[in-house]
Amino acid sequence: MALLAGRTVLLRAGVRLGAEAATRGGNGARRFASHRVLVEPDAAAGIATIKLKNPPVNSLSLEFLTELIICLEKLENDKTFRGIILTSDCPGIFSAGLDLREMCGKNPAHYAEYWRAVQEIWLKLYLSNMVLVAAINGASPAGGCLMALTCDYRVLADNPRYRIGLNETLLGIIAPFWFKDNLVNTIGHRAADRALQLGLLFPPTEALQVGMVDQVVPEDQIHSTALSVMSQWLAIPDHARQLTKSMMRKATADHLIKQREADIQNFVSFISKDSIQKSLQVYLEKLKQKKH
Ligand SMILES: CCCCC/C=C\CCC/C=C/CC(=O)SCCNC(=O)CCNC(=O)[C@H](O)C(C)(C)COP(=O)(O)OP(=O)(O)OC[C@H]1O[C@@H](n2cnc3c(N)ncnc32)[C@H](O)[C@@H]1OP(=O)(O)O
Repeated sequence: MALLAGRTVLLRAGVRLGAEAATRGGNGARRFASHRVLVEPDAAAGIATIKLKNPPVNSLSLEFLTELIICLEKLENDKTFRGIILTSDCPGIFSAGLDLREMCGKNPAHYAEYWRAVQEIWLKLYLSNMVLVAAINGASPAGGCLMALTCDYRVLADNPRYRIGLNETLLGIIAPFWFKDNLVNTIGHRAADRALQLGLLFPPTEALQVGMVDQVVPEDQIHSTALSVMSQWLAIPDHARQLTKSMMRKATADHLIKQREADIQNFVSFISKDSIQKSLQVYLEKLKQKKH
């Protein structure tokens, strides 16, 4: 069972906690991995590296999100860890964002369940007491970008194919207000206005310029850079940093928390529209045909 959205829910079939591997790492720390979320603990440093592993593109399916939420809850409650490095195990892709198949051809109850999980992962990451560093080692559109935006610091590997941004309008959908709030808090109102309306996906140099990421480094230096950034952040006393983080983020998170149910209803009615379903299906079809 896992605590999701303030209620205890049974994990869906296929997301069994029993399917986890729990072993001890070399430094004695408990290493745990679910099917799709690999955790590499460094207990001595107080850092856990989370590697997203939902091939081929780390799309955020309901099962994947549920595993990630459970993993974050465990780390948050384990005093061994003060920092998380969030990265990908899928070559060339950080995350393709929300899984379009969860938003196409399903029923309203499914859409509601899915959206609650999307809200939950955002709240967990955005309000985490730990230091979160995103080591973005691949393309990071839409929900992938959002996950990175929740982090305290973003390092992007220098590869022109690794574009990052909230491209929802290109799919004929709209970034919800809390995606927008997170982006505005990161790059400012004017840049967010332009980026959101045009659905811009920024290559590394532009992402750095606009402030979407904090650093661009050669691909082989991404993990070492994330580690060195982490040690800088961990040098700050936890209580002072955590209270400051909360002061900076609480209003944005509360905006969603207060309207959570209404936001779910909005999503369900929006995504259920025939015209939106059609746009998403066309987009998915284009993705599939790209290869042929
Ligand atoms: C007014 C009230 C409003 C209320 C709220 C309303 C609206 C809702 C807002 C919802 C928000 C959504 C945010 C999102 O995250 S939507 C998802 C957006 N994601 C994308 O646009 C990325 C699409 N993917 C790509 O661009 C590329 O796949 C790539 C990530 C750059 C990787 O490229 P490549 O390595 O070439 O891989 P392929 O393109 O060949 O893909 C392989 C495989 O994976 C499938 N796939 C890709 N992305 C997704 C996805 N997001 N979901 C599901 N499946 C995906 C792709 O179709 C291929 O499948 P096949 O192997 O079966 O062909």
